[in-house]
Amino acid sequence: MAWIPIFLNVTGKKIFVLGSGEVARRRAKKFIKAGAEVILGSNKSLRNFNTKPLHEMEKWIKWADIVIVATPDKYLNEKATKLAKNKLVNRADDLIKGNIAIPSVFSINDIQISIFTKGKSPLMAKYLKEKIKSCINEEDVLNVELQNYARKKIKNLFNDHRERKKILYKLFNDKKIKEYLKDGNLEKAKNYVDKLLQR
Ligand SMILES: C[C@@]1(CC(=O)O)C2=NC(=C\c3[nH]c(c(CCC(=O)O)c3CC(=O)O)Cc3[nH]c(c(CC(=O)O)c3CCC(=O)O)/C=C3\N/C(=C\2)[C@@H](CCC(=O)O)[C@]3(C)CC(=O)O)/[C@H]1CCC(=O)O
Ligand SMILES: NC(=O)c1ccc[n+]([C@@H]2O[C@H](COP(=O)([O-])OP(=O)(O)OC[C@H]3O[C@@H](n4cnc5c(N)ncnc54)[C@H](O)[C@@H]3O)[C@@H](O)[C@H]2O)c1
Repeated sequence: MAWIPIFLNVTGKKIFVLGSGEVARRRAKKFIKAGAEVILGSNKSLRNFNTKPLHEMEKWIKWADIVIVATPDKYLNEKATKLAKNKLVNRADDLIKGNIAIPSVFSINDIQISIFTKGKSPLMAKYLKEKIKSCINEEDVLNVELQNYARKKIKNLFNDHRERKKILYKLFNDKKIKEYLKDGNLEKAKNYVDKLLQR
């Protein structure tokens, strides 16, 4: 399997996006929102984006940690990919010519889910996103919070990670906790965990 999913912290990372069309702007917004420093390469200057003219492309590709190639111009896209050498490159026009893919994503609180079809069908990735969304309920979201709470607590109480794992599975399978979370009562579940851990 050539592609593996990775969650990348892009805070402060430098991103060069080649293009100024719909896809380039969509990509740029995604990275800006996540805290990256984004420069768009285009002869059109766009409001709300930091754009640089194309004759400076080489300089900005050198500057970047990640290069996103998103114009319909195959020749230009190839040129940018060559200049990027061994950098991380996303090709919006031809997946396999790059080495990172932008998947379809959704988040519910801190649960992030990405769907990728290896370039076969972005439409299906978008559709499956909605289908998977409907499988995750409030109880799951609260259980993430509860597990986080319990993990932090037991980190100080038990040195052995196998022991910690056992406890977390026990809490996950506990009937009472399930009931509390089903009722949306995270605080009660937390208090119950406190009591169990005191024993
Ligand atoms: C997930 C999402 C993220 C995003 O873009 O933000 C995304 N495409 C989305 C939508 C979408 N894209 C396209 C359609 C029209 C219907 C269709 O073609 O299916 C729709 C649907 C719509 O717009 O409604 C057309 C299209 N897309 C690519 C090509 C080039 C090619 O295939 O050659 C063409 C043909 C252009 C043409 O015909 O010329 C390529 C890629 N698009 C990818 C991601 C990567 C593969 C992901 C995967 O394999 O799962 C990859 C490889 C590039 C990459 O990694 O950057 C986003 C959904 C956002 C959401 O979830 O809401
Ligand atoms: N990844 C995806 O989700 C996805 C979706 C649709 C299309 N695509 C692909 O991404 C590419 C861009 O699609 P789009 O919808 O953003 O296109 P678009 O038509 O919206 O935008 C094209 C933009 O690219 C710029 N451009 C065109 N030729 C250029 C050149 N020679 N030099 C510099 N800039 C140039 C133009 O300024 C124009 O604004 C296409 O190859 C398309 O097949 C990808």
